[in-house]
Amino acid sequence: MRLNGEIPVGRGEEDGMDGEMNSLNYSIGGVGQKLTVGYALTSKKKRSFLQPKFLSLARSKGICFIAIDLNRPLADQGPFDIVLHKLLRKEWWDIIEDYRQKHPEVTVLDPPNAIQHLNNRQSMLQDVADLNLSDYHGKVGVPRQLVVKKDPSSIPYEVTKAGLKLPLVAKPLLVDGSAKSHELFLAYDEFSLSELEPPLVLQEFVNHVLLCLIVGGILFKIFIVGETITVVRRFSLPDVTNHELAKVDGVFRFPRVSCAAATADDAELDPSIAELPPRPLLERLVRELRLRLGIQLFNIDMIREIGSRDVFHVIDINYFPGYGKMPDYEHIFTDFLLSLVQNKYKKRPTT
Ligand SMILES: Nc1ncnc2c1ncn2[C@@H]1O[C@H](COP(=O)(O)OP(=O)(O)OP(=O)(O)O)[C@@H](O)[C@H]1O
Ligand SMILES: O=P(O)(O)O[C@H]1[C@H](O)[C@H](O)[C@H](OP(=O)(O)O)[C@@H](OP(=O)(O)O)[C@@H]1O
Ligand SMILES: [Mg+2]
Ligand SMILES: [Mg+2]
Repeated sequence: MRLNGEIPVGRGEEDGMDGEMNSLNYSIGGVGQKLTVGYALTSKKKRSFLQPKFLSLARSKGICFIAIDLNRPLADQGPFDIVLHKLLRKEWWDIIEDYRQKHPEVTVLDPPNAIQHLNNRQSMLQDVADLNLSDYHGKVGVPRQLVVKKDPSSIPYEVTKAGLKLPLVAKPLLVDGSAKSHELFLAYDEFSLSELEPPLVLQEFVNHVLLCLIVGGILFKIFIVGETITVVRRFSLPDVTNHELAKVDGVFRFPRVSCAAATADDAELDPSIAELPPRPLLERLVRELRLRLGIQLFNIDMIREIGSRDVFHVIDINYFPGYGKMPDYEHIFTDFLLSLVQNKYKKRPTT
């Protein structure tokens, strides 16, 4: 688990991808092999992930990155050892699934059906809920939530029927890497929620600040790259007090909290707030989720319940998150990519 400084990168538009070729061929460990990674990423993701320092380290280790040309059949490109992908285009899912089935020798990171599980905020947290991780160096659960597919006028009734406690966080049901899917609202009363546009998930807000701090609570972002776990601290929203709840009505759009600029790793924090979730708990959670989700590249947003030391809630899981801001991502990622092929060679029977 590392807690280093953050690497600043810019944000850009969220369109598709360009078709540039970026082929850099080198040898792995001087044994004459090269590892070819095809990538199909949004322009935004390319900018944040394929940073010069990363590309140069990868090149020195014999890893070459080739941009997949979406205007040509995938099977005619490569050959690839690994395909990395995160795109907004709907047509891509069929293309990559078909390719994966016809080319089992290629490691596709990650399988499209597994990613789709995380692209829906209803199914996203289901595995954490099913895991029922209590009494294992702490407890991990998920906030109670309700899905509203259509008809916003039924929201007040549904909220009351489900017994959800206010305030509620309203989140778009589908997450597709677009800015809109990150547009969140905090609702102080159930009636104002009818103003929002379904499909939505209404999630109970979990108070997670120990003292009444002006800056807000702390959120743990747990980055997973294969077997490697890296945790960073980010600032989150302040708690909602009962007084505020009684006084305020309406829905309010969230600012983009807990982004990389909101790093709390260097802040002077009360140790009871700053203390990371227990390592054995994280290892167990991540191991189980990797197995159940069938995914190697994701992150988990976790908060500590107010007044507790070891009760945690997972509020969000993201596929192929902003690794460019993860400390030491260059080494972690290159080592991971190399380990994938090394494991593949190890598994091959010797003749
Ligand atoms: N149930 C909750 N209780 C308390 N705070 C919450 C809750 N849900 C979200 N938040 C706060 O809102 C922020 C954004 O929520 P969330 O992570 O679900 O959105 P997102 O758009 O999926 O974010 P990301 O950029 O990580 O994908 C969180 O980092 C946290 O600070
Ligand atoms: O500031 P962070 O790294 O937490 O924000 C992430 C965000 O959580 C999403 O994972 C973004 O990915 P998309 O969903 O594909 O937009 C990341 O975007 P990126 O382009 O920077 O990788 C954010 O950084
Ligand atoms: Mg999040
Ligand atoms: Mg998210």
